[in-house]
Amino acid sequence: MKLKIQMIGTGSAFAKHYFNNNALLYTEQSTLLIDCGITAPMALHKLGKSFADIDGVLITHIHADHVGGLEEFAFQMKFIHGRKPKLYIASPLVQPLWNNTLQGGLTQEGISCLEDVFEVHALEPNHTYSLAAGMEIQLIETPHIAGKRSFSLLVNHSFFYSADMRFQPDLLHTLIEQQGVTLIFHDCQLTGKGEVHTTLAELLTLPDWIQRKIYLMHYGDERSQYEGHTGPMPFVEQHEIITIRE
Ligand SMILES: O=c1ccn([C@@H]2O[C@H](COP(=O)(O)O)[C@@H](O)[C@H]2O)c(=O)[nH]1
Ligand SMILES: [Zn+2]
Ligand SMILES: [Zn+2]
Repeated sequence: MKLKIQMIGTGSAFAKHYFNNNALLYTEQSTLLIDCGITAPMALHKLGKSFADIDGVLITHIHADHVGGLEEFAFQMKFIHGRKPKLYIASPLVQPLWNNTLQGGLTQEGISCLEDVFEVHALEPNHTYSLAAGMEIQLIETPHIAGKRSFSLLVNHSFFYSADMRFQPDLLHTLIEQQGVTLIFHDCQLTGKGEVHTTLAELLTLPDWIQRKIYLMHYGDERSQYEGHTGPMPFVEQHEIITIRE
């Protein structure tokens, strides 16, 4: 079963040249949106797509560049397209997503909880779930910001999507050497210290054979200054479709 990924945006939280770091994961029969940030509705529009093309959304953590488009997604699906999309989210984030983020905008007659607009699937970390034929996903809790729970993704036991993660070299070694990961999409902070994200400088300390498996995402507007300075790690381009499995 074929599996492909297309970033609808590759930018950092404050990037203005790039949309938020959100992705579409495609099998032949299903389309999963990975995170739905503030810019997701416009990013999909620029791709000629609408929320109606999406079967479900998976949320990695609660920051606006990852969940800020969910209100529009929910309203469009309920009132324009007339169906509930699947919402996959780590079980500890279900209540915070409603209570702290979506409740204010979505609450009205007929909508009083997440389940009124989404088919909610609470995922336990470290368990592998089949979200569609040919699409198996495991959430791995990884450090991002103190007090902010965040989850990376292991897809089909071979593709690692860091989401927003501080540098975890031991995890990267384990994923590749013991779990058979062959491709990594990694967030990459180009300037400053890696207090919240992994920096380019940190990724460049990895052995060359690991760097060769990494594509860079979640980067800032200063990207052009770093062309040719990322070792063997290419920047993922917005809208580029990359095959994970033929
Ligand atoms: O402790 C913190 C918290 C937040 N920031 C900044 O906010 C953004 C959050 O968005 P991400 O999606 O996690 O990027 C982050 O980039 C920081 O710029 C922070 O610096 N420290
Ligand atoms: Zn982010
Ligand atoms: Zn974040």
